[in-house]
Amino acid sequence: MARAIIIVADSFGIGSAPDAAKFGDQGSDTLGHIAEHCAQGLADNDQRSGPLHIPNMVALGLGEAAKDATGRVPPGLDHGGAILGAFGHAKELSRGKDTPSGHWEIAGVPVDFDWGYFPQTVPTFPAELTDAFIKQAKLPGILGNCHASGTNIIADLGQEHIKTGMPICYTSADSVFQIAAHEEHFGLDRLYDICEIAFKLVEPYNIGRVIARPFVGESPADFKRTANRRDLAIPPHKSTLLDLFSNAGGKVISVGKIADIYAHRGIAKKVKASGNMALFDAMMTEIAEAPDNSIVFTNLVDFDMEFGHRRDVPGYANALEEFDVRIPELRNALKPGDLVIVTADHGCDPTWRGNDHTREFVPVLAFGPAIAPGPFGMRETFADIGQTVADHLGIAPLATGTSFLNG
Ligand SMILES: O=P(O)(O)O[C@H]1O[C@H](CO)[C@@H](O)[C@H]1O
Ligand SMILES: [Mn+2]
Ligand SMILES: [Mn+2]
Repeated sequence: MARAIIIVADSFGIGSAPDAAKFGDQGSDTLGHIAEHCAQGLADNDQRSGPLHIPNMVALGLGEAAKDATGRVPPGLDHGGAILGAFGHAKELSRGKDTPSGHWEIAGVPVDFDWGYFPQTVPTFPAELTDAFIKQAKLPGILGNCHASGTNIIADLGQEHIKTGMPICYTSADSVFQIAAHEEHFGLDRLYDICEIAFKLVEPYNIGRVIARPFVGESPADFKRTANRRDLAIPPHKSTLLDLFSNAGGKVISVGKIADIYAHRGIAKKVKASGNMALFDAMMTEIAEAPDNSIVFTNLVDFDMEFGHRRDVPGYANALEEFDVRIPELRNALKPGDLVIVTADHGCDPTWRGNDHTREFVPVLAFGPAIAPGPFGMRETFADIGQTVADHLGIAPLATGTSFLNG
């Protein structure tokens, strides 16, 4: 009787990784800087105030894991009592600090090649790519064609997009080609169709994802992205935990954008919802129903998309507090053979320069009725998470990673 519940708090780093300087991220610390701002009264908004209050994650060992990663417990995250979880911190082997690299590595497949990236120039996309896209998608042209924050660029170009029918195409430090278009004026299905066209066209450039970013609203003040985001991702280059587990007869249930990130491979059921708390609700429903020999795999994207990239410290702190308060409910729902792992795929320090991800250690908090608490130290790769899950579920070991539950 065994099940695994993996929760990726997207972008929840706990201190800059040893190779962070290569990314210009030395000193970044998503959790530590949020906790510092909160302790100094610099992270108050209409939803929260004061020191960061995440006692349940702290009781699972989060403060200690952060101390092992950075040398100090983040302000306010000391824990007096007994630690209830097994905890550690993990380094990323993959060359990039993007979402697919982090997730694939968690599932035992580090990314040992370089993704393609578009340059920090305007235009950013090669002319042959843009020309072919405009022609094949029958467009009057494209807007953007630069590196941008997705919310800023719709505020800047949304009205011109509505007027001209030209979609807004942009990229970031990730290996992405993103297309923002209005759900009604341009049409959601049409946006999905042109994303399919773009996905084929970016393949020679080794781009990991094309992302549809639909939005609604009529003016910069009320343009809002909707939950109909869709990611088209290239499939993992090797078999992941999800492939191997499902081939061995297990059932993988995806909550949120997990299925998209693994190009829908090795996944039996997909559930979507909008917002961290709705995703948490959906996850709880799946946990209640998931059979023995299953994985419920959830990505909580708001941490990254709504707060990390937006450099919104109080928003991120509030999201952490909202998540934390639900951990007892999750613990109460567990069955005897359940293993829960809370982790992240990269950092996105909301106090850092720019608006991209940060190269950080991720927390690994493991708990469940039969999981012995205590530290398991620094892990060389996120793949130790997948290997631990494989071990827990009794399938053959993955090619990469060392289980942290059995020495
Ligand atoms: O600014 P937005 O559109 O949210 O973009 C963010 O989301 C994309 C995928 O994670 C990345 O390109 C990142 O920069
Ligand atoms: Mn991510
Ligand atoms: Mn991101």
